[in-house]
Amino acid sequence: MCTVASFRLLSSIRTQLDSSVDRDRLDTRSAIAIACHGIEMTFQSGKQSYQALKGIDLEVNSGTIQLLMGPSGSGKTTLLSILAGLLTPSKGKVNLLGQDITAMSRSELAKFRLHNIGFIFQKFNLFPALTAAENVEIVLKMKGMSDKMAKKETKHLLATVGLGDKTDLLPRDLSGGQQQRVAIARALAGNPKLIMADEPTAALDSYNGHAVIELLARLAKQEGCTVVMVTHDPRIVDVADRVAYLEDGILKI
Ligand SMILES: Nc1ncnc2c1ncn2[C@@H]1O[C@H](COP(=O)(O)OP(=O)(O)OP(=O)(O)O)[C@@H](O)[C@H]1O
Repeated sequence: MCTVASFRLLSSIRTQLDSSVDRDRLDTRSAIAIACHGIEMTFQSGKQSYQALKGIDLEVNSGTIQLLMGPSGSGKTTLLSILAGLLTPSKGKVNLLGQDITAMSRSELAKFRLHNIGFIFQKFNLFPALTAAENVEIVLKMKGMSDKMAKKETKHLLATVGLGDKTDLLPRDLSGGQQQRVAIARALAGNPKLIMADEPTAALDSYNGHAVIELLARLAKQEGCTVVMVTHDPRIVDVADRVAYLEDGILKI
């Protein structure tokens, strides 16, 4: 939560980052799942350039839920995309699970993302022509699971998110909350260590939004996942371990 304690924690992390010797020791001792340092992002559009991130340092401990909050345009999605390896920063380094993803080739990064990161998006991003089960199975098969195992694991995952009786339905026959539950099952498929979620409740009504977040938080904790979530929803603060506030591309706390 964004408290005096979290401010102190961030200050102490910043102090530690100032010393490269301390940083090396910190990485091995304190189970930091995500670390970024000196992140800058400048978008170029013709002759115009816009600096969306202006030097972000952030560390997320393993097994915790980190929120990214702040006003529209403050750089939340840009930062999440960089932490997820979907966007290359103009400057700075991102370390996920002890690996420097900014030094990886495109194909190494794609493989790393597939095996280590589950994604949840505002608009669910399910394949419309595939059933709930097929939407989950396809990810497991991409990760190398056999057809038989993928079917079994999918059944388990959909039951876990409360959709055991909806496995054969297409996304259009599910409510928004149910579609987001399929997306959660898909994100958890294959036990990724990291979950990146971009405004996962924005398209849901208040009741379903809260239910989805509680489910995501509970499952993520159970599975020992580290979650980074962009949100405007102040109620989600209740399930978070830490909140980072961005303003004009700068981390305020
Ligand atoms: N591909 C791009 N090209 C140019 N500018 C971009 C690009 N992506 C983002 N920006 C700009 O960078 C800034 C930060 O955008 P970003 O989407 O990260 O903000 P945000 O905090 O997630 O906003 P919101 O809450 O409205 O989704 C904005 O001013 C945006 O217009």
